[in-house]
Formats: sequence, C-alpha cells, structure tokens
Amino acid sequence: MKPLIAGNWKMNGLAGAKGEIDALIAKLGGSAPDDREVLICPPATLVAAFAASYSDEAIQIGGQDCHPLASGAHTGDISAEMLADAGAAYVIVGHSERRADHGETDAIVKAKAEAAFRAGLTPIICVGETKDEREGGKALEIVGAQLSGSLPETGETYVVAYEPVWAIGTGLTPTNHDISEMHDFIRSKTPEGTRLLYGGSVKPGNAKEILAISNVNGALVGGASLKADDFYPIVEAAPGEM
Ligand SMILES: O=C[C@H](O)COP(=O)(O)O
Repeated sequence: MKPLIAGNWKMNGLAGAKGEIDALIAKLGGSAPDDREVLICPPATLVAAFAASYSDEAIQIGGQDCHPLASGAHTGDISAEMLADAGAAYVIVGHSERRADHGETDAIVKAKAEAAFRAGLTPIICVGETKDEREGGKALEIVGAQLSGSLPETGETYVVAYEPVWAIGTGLTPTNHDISEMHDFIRSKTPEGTRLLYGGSVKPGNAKEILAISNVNGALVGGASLKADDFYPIVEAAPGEM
C-alpha cells in the first residue's frame, strides 16, 4: 500500500496560503512521487479553489469534517456531498478537537464516515486516548471502544488515524513501543489493507522514525503541515510503497 501523508490545516490558512502548496509541489519536483500519497485538508473555504488548482496533479484535497446528512436545515455545516462537489477526495471525521468541542459521539463519527462513502469520499476516522487514559493504562481499551463504535461495517475502504489527544500540538509523542503496540492493535481490528496513520506532533525531526514503525502507513500532520519547509521533509521521510 502507498503511505498517506495528510496535512490537517485546522482553522488556519487564508487564500494566500496556496503559496505554501505551490512551494511544496515545487520541492516535490512537480508532483508527489508515485510511491506515496499527499493530502491537504484546508479550511472548507479553500477546498474548491485548491481542488480546482491541483486536481490529481500532485496532491489531493480533503475536508476536515462533514455532516452525516446530505442536505437540510443545519446552519454552518457542510455535507460530504458538498465536499465531493467541491473536488475533495477525503474527509477527516472524529478528530478529537471535534469530539471534545462539539460533543461528537462514536455513533456520530460512524454516521459521518458512512456519509463520506455515500458521497464517494474516503473517510479518515480519528481515534485516540487522553493523557489520563494513557497514564491509567487504559489506552487500548479506550481506542478499542472508539473503533467498535466509530468504524463503518460497509466493507468500503477507510483510513484510521491514531492521534493520542495529549500528543496533539504539544511536542510530545508516545514511545515507539507505544505507537507500535497501538497500531498493531488497530490492525487487528480493521480490514486487511486499511491504512493506519499516526498523528500528534509529527515534525521533520521525528517523522522518519515514526513512519518506519510497523503498521504505521502514514501520518496526519497538523502544525507542521502549514509550511512547505516543514511538510516537505515529512513527505520525504515516508518509506515508499509498503
Ligand atoms: O490532525 C492533526 C493532528 O491533530 C496533529 O496535530 P499536530 O501535528 O499539530 O500535533
């Protein structure tokens, strides 16, 4: 399988940020190497413009969230169909910032993943434990429950991102042993061929080591995806087709 290096810009980036993608593509020599996939998930306001500029040329574009329904009276929300219409290929669902800030349950995350399938998008389903849960020895139990509740059963292809909540934006990362143990565990709970990403303070300095861990098939990168100078070395650090 091809590793997937995904950048989640979160609520960062105005139209001028397109320059960072142009710079990234220039560093990549015009397109992502054939043996890895590069994805940028910008704010919703930029999805259509970015997708029109880069359509399959070098990188793919994704959304950061979607509503479970296709349309309706849901002020401020965006459906998976709208993201697909704008040219997105992927959508992140169940990010811990949405689970925490918007009360998203596993059932809602699962409904969003199914909405992504309905629209022809590939969902990136996020799971991860808090610091207290990790320190209490409950990381596998918590992530196991999130997987049971959040993963769709349709047989369609999805991506799982393991993002320990305490590692996001903190500069902290689990030990290689802990990442390996969790990814082996998630592998045992997901269909063969499912790509498993690690996310949480992935930086140019630690990407190579993390991406070399067994059953880590890519990364979901936040802060370090905003600048081409940081994101490019992470893309380069991914091993080729696995
Ligand atoms: O979606 C990305 C993650 O939340 C990781 O963010 P970070 O790389 O800034 O820690």
